[in-house]
Amino acid sequence: MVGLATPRPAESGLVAVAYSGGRDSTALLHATALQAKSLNEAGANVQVLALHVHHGLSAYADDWLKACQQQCESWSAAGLPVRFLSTKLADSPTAAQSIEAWAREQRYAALTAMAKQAGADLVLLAHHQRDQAETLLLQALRGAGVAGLAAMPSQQWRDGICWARPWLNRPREAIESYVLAHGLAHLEDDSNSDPRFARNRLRLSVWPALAQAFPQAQTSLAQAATWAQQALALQQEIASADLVALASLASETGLAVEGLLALSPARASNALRAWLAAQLGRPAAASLVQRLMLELPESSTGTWHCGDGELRLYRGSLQWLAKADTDLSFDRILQPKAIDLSRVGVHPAPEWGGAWLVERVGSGGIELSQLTQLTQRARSGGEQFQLKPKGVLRSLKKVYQEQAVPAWCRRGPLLFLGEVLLFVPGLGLNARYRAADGLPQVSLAWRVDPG
Ligand SMILES: Nc1ncnc2c1ncn2[C@@H]1O[C@H](COP(=O)(O)OP(=O)(O)OP(=O)(O)O)[C@@H](O)[C@H]1O
Repeated sequence: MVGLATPRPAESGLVAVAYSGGRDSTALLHATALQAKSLNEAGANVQVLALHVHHGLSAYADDWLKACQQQCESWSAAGLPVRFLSTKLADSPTAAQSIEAWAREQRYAALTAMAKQAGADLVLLAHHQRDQAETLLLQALRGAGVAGLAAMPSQQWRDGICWARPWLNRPREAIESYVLAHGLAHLEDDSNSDPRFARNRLRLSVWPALAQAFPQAQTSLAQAATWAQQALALQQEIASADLVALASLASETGLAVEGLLALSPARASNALRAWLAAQLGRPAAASLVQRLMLELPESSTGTWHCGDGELRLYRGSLQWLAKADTDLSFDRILQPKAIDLSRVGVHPAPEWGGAWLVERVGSGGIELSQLTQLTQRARSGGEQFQLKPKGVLRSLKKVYQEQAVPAWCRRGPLLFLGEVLLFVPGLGLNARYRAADGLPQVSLAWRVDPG
């Protein structure tokens, strides 16, 4: 069958095809190589890379790799511009991991590495319309939202590679006809009949009945995924616009909760989901979004466990802190320790997860001679501190509140000169100890070790 168009080759002249050896990717590899050959005959220089991943999950995986390699060699000998590359995965899934999810993730990483090493930035995948329809159904059966129902995009840039599914709108039957017309041999994956996998259960038990009752099911369900893709794009555009407005009201990385809750509920949870995804680097659990939408209107402060860290609400701003930050909690008790900071440079304090920084400055600093006999210790309550030169000694707690220093930013040890509180991370130097302008002086700072 003719007309199974593949995308134009990338700038590099290299087109990679993810080639499992199954029917669909065999057909796609063949069609791509045929098209490359005809382009080359017209003066182009296109090479097709067949990228095969050996998952190590099947007893037949070695045989499949060999068969795929031989197929490519025989096409190459027949004049098709195809080169075979493969990767054998070294790991295997743990008992807690879904085999399907593990294989997808590892396959993606291996395909990315092979494409990059070869210099290709276009990788073709052989998904077709029926795969798209199945994906939409599987997502719906999991109770997915719009992002899940959008199923697979026909093209997507990820990790510097364009992943394209040129046959996403082609019915599976068209590919079957292509395979027959060209007499292509392909592999049958024994795991395709394993009912432990949801997709196999759908394919084997549900699809035949569905297609009989609704002959248009493949086309209609794939079309529904296209509408969901449009809805998703719209949601993302609205969230981006809302987050710009909400960030400008809050601190650099925080989310302004009052502004968020002033939006309609649907728009607020849409913005919250987008903000959480940006903080976590992946979608947040729906249960967390629901809980926050219920609890934020009732809270002025609060902490919610989330991913590898915590969400904290303080002074109307929601912040996400990675675990590395929350571990250094402000209230940890450490023994007081004598410390000499009368030398310019970095003075590590590993027990506190950070270091003191002493640097020469022209004004606003302290004389070095004041820093020889200091004590570094935890907050114990009742400390007094003077922030402003013309101010008075005030309770440290009050100063923290006035300056809106969130609890988790009150980290690091306090520095004492005798019984006087000399320096507070997050606030700075006791104003009474500022050196007069013109005198040699240094600044003090507390830096938390990154990560
Ligand atoms: N082991 C693999 N090595 C390289 N690419 C793969 C591999 N497994 C899957 N792919 C790519 O991902 C697409 C979708 O995977 P899926 O598991 O649905 O396909 P398949 O049943 O293994 O084979 P096919 O789609 O070729 O019939 C494949 O069409 C192929 O492009």
